[in-house]
Formats: sequence, structure tokens, C-alpha cells
Amino acid sequence: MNPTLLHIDNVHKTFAGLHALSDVNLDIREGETHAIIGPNGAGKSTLLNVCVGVIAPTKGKVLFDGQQLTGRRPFEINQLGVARVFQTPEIFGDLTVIENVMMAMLSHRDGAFRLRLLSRFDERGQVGRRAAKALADLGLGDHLHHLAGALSRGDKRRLELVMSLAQDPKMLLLDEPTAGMARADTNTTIDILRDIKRKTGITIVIIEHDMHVVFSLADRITVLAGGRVIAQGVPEEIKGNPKVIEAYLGEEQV
Ligand SMILES: Nc1ncnc2c1ncn2[C@@H]1O[C@H](COP(=O)(O)OP(=O)(O)OP(=O)(O)O)[C@@H](O)[C@H]1O
Repeated sequence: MNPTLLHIDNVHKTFAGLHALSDVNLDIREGETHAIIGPNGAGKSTLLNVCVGVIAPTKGKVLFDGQQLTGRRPFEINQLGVARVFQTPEIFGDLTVIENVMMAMLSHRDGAFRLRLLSRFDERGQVGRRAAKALADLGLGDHLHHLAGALSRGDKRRLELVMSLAQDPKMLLLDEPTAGMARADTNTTIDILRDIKRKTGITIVIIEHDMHVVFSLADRITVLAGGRVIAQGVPEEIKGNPKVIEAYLGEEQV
């Protein structure tokens, strides 16, 4: 069994009396793809936000690679090697695709505060060549000089993935990476994530509603309902688990 990379220890979060998370314990192992699923309002986004420092837990702590994350600010957590890909792509629409990636690479290398933007965007330099290759690897090689804001929704998500990987993270947190995509785009995203996994061995945590995506990618699954972990295991253990089916009644079938 691989060692634990992310350790969520007895995390609790209340919002004005509402228990969004209660006693959540979860270990993410190095190199696994771990899906966190659950019906609407289960606490998935809150848990992800606690992990990346956007929300402070009311109780409990999170450790990453042996270091305490709780109390650190999001950019510090990012620098420790945790990259989050948002549901809504966080890209600079007025810059070109390759400029977006170069900026992610330069800000990782130099720190965002030292980044002198346009003067450094030399695409013929080493960073430019790396950015072009990273984009080509994820199927965006034909879009290098297009404005990022003009990309299709699926391509924007792919660009954000390239930007996250440019920071060379140890763990990737994906928040509904296929939300709103057509089936063909969803399948392309599944293939891309599998390819990233095969090439880098990176640890992936994925929140996803689409069970096709979950069962295509996950090595293990944790199910949240009402802010609590109600089931955990490999996909075969989760499929058909009566507690999980009950939690999803009235929603999609597992
Ligand atoms: N900032 C907030 N203030 C108050 N309540 C919140 C806040 N964020 C989340 N909640 C509540 O906490 C509970 C868990 O929400 P959360 O968004 O984590 O669930 P989720 O599993 O991600 O749901 P979905 O799948 O619908 O995105 C919900 O009842 C939600 O209304």
C-alpha cells in the first residue's frame, strides 16, 4: 500500500449552526486517483476548500506530505505542491493560450510577486518551448496563439489543467472537471487524465457528479452525505452499496 500523501483528520465545519462537515477522516494515498462523491449539499466542495486553505475548519486538521496545511494561506498550500483546478476555469481571457501557460510556469519559478509580465513572454526561450510542448501534449497545440477567452469550454478546462501541471504539483485537486461538457468532451477529458496519470504518476483527488467519469478514473472512492463519510472503498465496493444508493435516492443512480 502506498504511503498517505493527504491526511484529513477529524475535520468538522459548521456554517452558522449548519454542520457542513462532521468528523471527516480521509487518507489519500500517494499516486492514487481518489474520487469524492455524494449528493448535492453533501460537503464535497467544503472539504476541498478546507484542503486548499480557502475555508478554515471549525475543528480538526489536514496534513499534506507530513506538513500541516490548516492555518496556511491558499498560495502557501499551492507552493507545497497542491494544485486545484476549479469548476470555472481561472484563466486570463485577454492573453493568448501560450502566454497563460508561460505565466503559470514563470510564477511558479519566480513567485508571482517577481513576475514582470509581458517583458518575459519570449516564446522562443526555454519557458516558451516547455509551454508549447505542454500544450501540445494535452491537445492544444493548434491554439497556442489564440486568445484564451475565445476557447471552447472544454478547451478552457484543458488549458487550466496545463497551467496547473506547469506548477509541477504533487497532488491535483479537480473540482468537477467535466461539468457542463458534452459526452465526447467528457470522454476526451477522461483520456487526458488517464494519460497524465500514466506519464506523471501524480496523485489526483476528483470531485465529480458524473458516475461514468468516477468509475472510469477512480482507484478508490469516498462517499459523503450530510457532511459525513458514509462509505469508502474501491469502485466495486461502492457500486451497489445500500447506504450509497439510499443517499442518492431521488438523484442519479450509482
Ligand atoms: N459559505 C457557506 N455559508 C453557508 N453555508 C454553506 C457555505 N458553503 C456551503 N454551505 C452549506 O454547506 C453544505 C455543504 O455544501 P457543499 O457546497 O460543500 O456541498 P457539495 O457536496 O459540494 O454540493 P454540490 O454537489 O451541490 O456542489 C450545504 O448545505 C451548503 O448549503
